[in-house]
Amino acid sequence: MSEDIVSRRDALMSAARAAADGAYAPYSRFHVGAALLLADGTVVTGANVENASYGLSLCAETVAVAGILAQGSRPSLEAVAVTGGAAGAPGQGPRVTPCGRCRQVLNELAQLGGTDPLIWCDGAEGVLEVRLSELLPYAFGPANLG
Ligand SMILES: O=c1ccn([C@H]2C[C@H](O)[C@@H](CO)O2)c(=O)[nH]1
Repeated sequence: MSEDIVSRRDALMSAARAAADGAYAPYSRFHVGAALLLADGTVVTGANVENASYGLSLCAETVAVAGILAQGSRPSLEAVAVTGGAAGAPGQGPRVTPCGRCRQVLNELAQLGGTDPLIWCDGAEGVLEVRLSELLPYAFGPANLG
C-alpha cells in the first residue's frame, strides 16, 4: 500500500472515530462512525441514529450518504472508513464491516460517481481494506435501471 493511501486511510479513520462520538445509540449502545472521502478531498461523516421503534434505526453509512445526496451533489466516492464499538472506544473490539443495507446504499453513490471505493473497516485486530465490489459483488444499482 502506498504512503499516500495509508496517510489518507489514517486521517479518514480518525474522522470516522470522531463521528462515532455523535452516535445516538441508547438501545444497542454500539456507536458507529462512518467517514466518506470524495474525489475533491471533502470528507463527509455520519453516525448511527437509533429509534425507540428499533427497526427504524439509521446506520452511520446511510446517514452520511443521505447527507451527500440530499445536498444535490453526485460526487465520486473514493473511500469509506467505518468504525464502531462502545461509547468512546471505537475500533477496540471485533472488526466492523458495513451491514448489507449499507453496502447497497454505498453502492448507489459509488455507481453514480463511477467508482469502486476502498472500504476501510476498523477493529482491534487492525484495519481491513476491501473494495466495495468485494463486499457487494454483482451489485444491483442505478445502471441496471437503464
Ligand atoms: O454497518 C453498520 C452496522 C450497524 N450499524 C448500527 C445500527 C445499530 O444502531 C447499531 C447496532 O447494530 O449499529 C451501523 O451504523 N452501520
